Amino acid sequence: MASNGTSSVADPVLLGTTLLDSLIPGSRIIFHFFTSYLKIDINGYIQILIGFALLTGCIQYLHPDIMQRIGDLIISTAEIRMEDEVFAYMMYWISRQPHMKRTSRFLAAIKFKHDPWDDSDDSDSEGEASDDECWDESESKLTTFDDYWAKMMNRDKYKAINFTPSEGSHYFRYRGRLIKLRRKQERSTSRDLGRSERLWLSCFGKNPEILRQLLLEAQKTYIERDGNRTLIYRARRYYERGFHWMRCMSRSPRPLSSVILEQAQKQEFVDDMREYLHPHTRRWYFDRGIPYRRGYLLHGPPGTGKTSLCFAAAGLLGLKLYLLNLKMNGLDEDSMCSLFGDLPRRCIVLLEDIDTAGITQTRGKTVTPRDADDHVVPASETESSTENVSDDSSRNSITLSGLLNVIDGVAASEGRILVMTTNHLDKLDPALLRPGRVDMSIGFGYMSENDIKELFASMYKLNGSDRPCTSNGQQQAKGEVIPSGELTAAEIQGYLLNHKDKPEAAVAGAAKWVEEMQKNRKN
Ligand SMILES: Nc1ncnc2c1ncn2[C@@H]1O[C@H](COP(=O)(O)OP(=O)(O)OP(=O)(O)O)[C@@H](O)[C@H]1O
Repeated sequence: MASNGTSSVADPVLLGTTLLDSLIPGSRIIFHFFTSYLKIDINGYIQILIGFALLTGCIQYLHPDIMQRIGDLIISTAEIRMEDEVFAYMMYWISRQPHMKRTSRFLAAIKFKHDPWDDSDDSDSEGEASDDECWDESESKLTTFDDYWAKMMNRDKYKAINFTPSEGSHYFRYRGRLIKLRRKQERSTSRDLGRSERLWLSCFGKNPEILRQLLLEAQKTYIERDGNRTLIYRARRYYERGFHWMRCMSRSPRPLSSVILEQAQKQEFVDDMREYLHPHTRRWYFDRGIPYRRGYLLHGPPGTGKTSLCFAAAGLLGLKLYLLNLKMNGLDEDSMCSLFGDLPRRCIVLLEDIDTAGITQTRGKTVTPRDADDHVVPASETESSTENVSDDSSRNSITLSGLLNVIDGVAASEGRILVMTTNHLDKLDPALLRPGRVDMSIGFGYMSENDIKELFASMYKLNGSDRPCTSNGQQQAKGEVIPSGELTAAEIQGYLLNHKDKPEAAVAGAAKWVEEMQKNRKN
């Protein structure tokens, strides 16, 4: 049949391609390309293609999620949310993969300490010399400070850059399998809530084993680089998904010996934690139906070593440290409950300066509701009874009753160690201090003569030099010049820092410094 040009609509081939083009946009051009340039006749397939397109269209119309279900049958996907630590594992792992160097679309951003996937020191960056490496005493030309400083300043000009896959889809091979990584930012309407992100990892096949292997490898890589460092987490508000724990830094463990406190007290504190963490103790608690928790209160003037002791204990026991600021904007009892519920089985939670959190006043007439077993009943179940809270906590969204609920509540994770610190023991409500909430209290005070000597010895031994910096006689002198029971460790440390390599000068100037301190105190 030859076309006479009178009625192109009547041409079944043209009709077919037009219809196909409306169902699958662009198909007409492809059809034209095949017939005109490649001289392949695909007229016979048009009806089949139209039928297929119509069928797919109908299925999608009748069951909009059917394509998703078909996709689920042949594709496995893992979803990873930013507020979860797995996000950090994945971002850290992917940013160190060779295929990241070949990807054409990536996000290049200055490395920030708060990047959850990379809180290592700047000097840990690939190919960069560490601060210590820049100071090489064996090389004669690097022995002066000016040389060292020039090198450091030059290095610091080039801020470390993190390369991570940009938003959208990326493909790479892992153990011979094709993996798709999709990254998407979720933008909040509120500025305060910050940004949030999600990742999806997909592979062909219903078996997601390869994704699990990849995620486990990412986790291993991430955890192994921490070594024995103390990991510190902080509560942070995430977009519209409330508060979550966010890893904020890792630090070399602080030696317990560097915290000046009566040896017996330090030992008792650490031994008590060890005893609590022992599996027998755990069983003992469970057998008797006692909630498996332990609480400590460290009290004393500012700068006497409360936080330092907590850090040292976390380092010694290899526990992660979770810091929670009770004055955080938007933090309420519910979010605290959920934060405590998200704690790992073994960790230390540090609530610092609880006296300043607006929960210091007594509960007045308020009676904390309890069940028959003397457990605090969650506030949600007792709204009417907690309405008349008479403390000044109305200024703060965390009330004393709320805090007690969280500490004892059913949601509070078993196995955690709670450490609270305060500068004003006298301001705390006795309810907060009762056994079960606070099982051991340690008082910190001003430095005694022996403490001063110990701090002095510790400072001049720990300053990176192995040579003994001073004689016993000088230590003796140091202990006697500074009056016992008047100054905090932080104050004395501050003074000694001004004479880091000169213990003799520190001793010589101590009397004058003490005099100034005493004068300042009187004013
Ligand atoms: N007992 C101590 N032994 C060794 N160093 C100490 C001691 N007390 C304080 N310091 C030093 O003083 C600084 C502040 O110490 P730290 O934060 O532990 O005090 P704090 O009691 O927790 O203070 P605050 O009540 O203000 O939180 C740190 O640099 C720490 O090294």
